[in-house]
Amino acid sequence: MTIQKIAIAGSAGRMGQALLDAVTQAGDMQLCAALEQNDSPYLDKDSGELIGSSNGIRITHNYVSALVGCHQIIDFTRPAGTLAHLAACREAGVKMIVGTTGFSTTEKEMLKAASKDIAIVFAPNMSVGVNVTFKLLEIAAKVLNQGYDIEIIEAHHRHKIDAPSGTALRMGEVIAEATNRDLKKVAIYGREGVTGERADDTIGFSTIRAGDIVGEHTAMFAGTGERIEIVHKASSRMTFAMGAIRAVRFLKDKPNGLFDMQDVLGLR
Ligand SMILES: NC(=O)C1=CN([C@@H]2O[C@H](COP(=O)(O)OP(=O)(O)OC[C@H]3O[C@@H](n4cnc5c(N)ncnc54)[C@H](OP(=O)(O)O)[C@@H]3O)[C@@H](O)[C@H]2O)C=CC1
Ligand SMILES: O=C(O)C1=N[C@H](C(=O)O)C[C@H](O)C1
Repeated sequence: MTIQKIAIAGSAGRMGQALLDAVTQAGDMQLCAALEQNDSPYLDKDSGELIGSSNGIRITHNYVSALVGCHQIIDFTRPAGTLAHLAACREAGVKMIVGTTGFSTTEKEMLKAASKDIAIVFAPNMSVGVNVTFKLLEIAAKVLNQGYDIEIIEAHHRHKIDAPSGTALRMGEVIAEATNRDLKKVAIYGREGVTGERADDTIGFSTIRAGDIVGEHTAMFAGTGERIEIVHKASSRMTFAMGAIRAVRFLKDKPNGLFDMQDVLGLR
């Protein structure tokens, strides 16, 4: 068994701490580096202290040197951070698990371009449940293509900075593809004032930001006389972290290429 040496970016963040826990518990992985920004109050602290017991890996902002000797990085940070790490990983041949959301189309293209040289799993939601939900949506959307109004509602904690969530947007993409619609043309991101009646093919998005909600997503198909709702509720960030651990195992033998959690879970 080759032990996978793992770097964690944004290691002091909400997901970073769940990932520290998950990597520490994985028998086939070893923490190799814990990264933070250069103004982080956590720099030089033992990363293990964030999860209750020291591990000897000090938090650093020098990702270029820290990545030497790592096989993979798990990155749940911000687009600017992930793209900086991407360039270094491409140079050093380090594989990437990217959970960060909020990328522009151009930025996503940069991930795709780098995947010619390194293997990358990029997914807006790494929980098994959400990825099964994507499959359910595909089936529902194909059957409920006409006569049903489609709305996506998501709720997250008050600290989340991007909206709609990456998961909600992916839900929209899955539904649009299954119903032969172009999401760019049919998406409605919130409504206000005299909006007029709902246009048939639109897909509406609603966003809630409140308290400590981990992540909740509902896709609603509302017809005449009935309504179907497909709902996923995350109650712990460990569900995302455990998905990232599965992604590490999936990437172990991949030399390059861009994958998502549908690939990792064999749902493609
Ligand atoms: N794919 C999935 O399954 C999931 C994805 N996410 C996504 O993961 C990302 C992180 O979420 P969360 O952990 O809640 O956020 P946090 O703000 O708690 O953590 C982000 C971490 O990244 C650091 N960071 C921010 N900017 C940079 C940068 N430019 N370079 C390096 N590090 C940086 C932060 O440092 P500092 O605090 O100093 O700014 C912090 O430590 C979000 O995009 C979120 O949507 C979240 C959960 C699941
Ligand atoms: O920021 C979060 O917390 C989450 N972000 C992801 C998203 O934008 O979809 C996934 C999850 O819902 C938690």
